[in-house]
Amino acid sequence: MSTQHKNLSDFSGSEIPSALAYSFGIVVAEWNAEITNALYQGAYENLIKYGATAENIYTYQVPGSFELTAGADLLLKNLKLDAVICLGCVIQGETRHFDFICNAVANGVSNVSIKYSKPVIFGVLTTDNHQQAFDRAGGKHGNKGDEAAFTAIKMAHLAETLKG
Ligand SMILES: Nc1c(NC[C@H](O)[C@H](O)[C@H](O)CO)[nH]c(=O)[nH]c1=O
Ligand SMILES: CC(=O)[C@@H](O)COP(=O)(O)O
Repeated sequence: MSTQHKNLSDFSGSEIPSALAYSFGIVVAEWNAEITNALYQGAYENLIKYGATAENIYTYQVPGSFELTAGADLLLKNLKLDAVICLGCVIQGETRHFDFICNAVANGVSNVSIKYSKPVIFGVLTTDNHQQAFDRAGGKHGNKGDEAAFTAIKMAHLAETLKG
């Protein structure tokens, strides 16, 4: 497996700009809260580490990953933000419900990003089981929340650069 024993959150080879000038929204799904809280900690701590201020980080919870799309839309509609991070954890159950949620939220957050011309980051774990989720929320494969923060900062910087 290509990801076996690999820290997927290793951005040491990539330069992360300062986040001081940017405002971020974070939408966190309550489903699998032990996982999503760990994703949130990773995202929040890295936004701060790279210069974002607490007053420029706006955090809201939604019931499940399916509602992340609506949450991101509401934040961009009502707040002046440079990027929105969506955090969730969808774990396969007995039925195809998993597939519908994952596809809906992936397509949904992408559509919101295009709608507002703002970066909306897909920080959603879509795993076969809880262990895979734990491994990607601060475990052996890193923290998807860290990755989401780095991506949000880099995309906000890109948008600022191109705006001139
Ligand atoms: N099974 C998981 C869900 N299910 C709930 C949906 O996201 C949604 O809230 C519901 O269908 C009502 O619209 N959500 C997750 O985030 N993770 C899951 O594993
Ligand atoms: C991904 C889900 O919604 C899942 O938890 C639902 O489980 P099931 O497919 O067994 O109903």
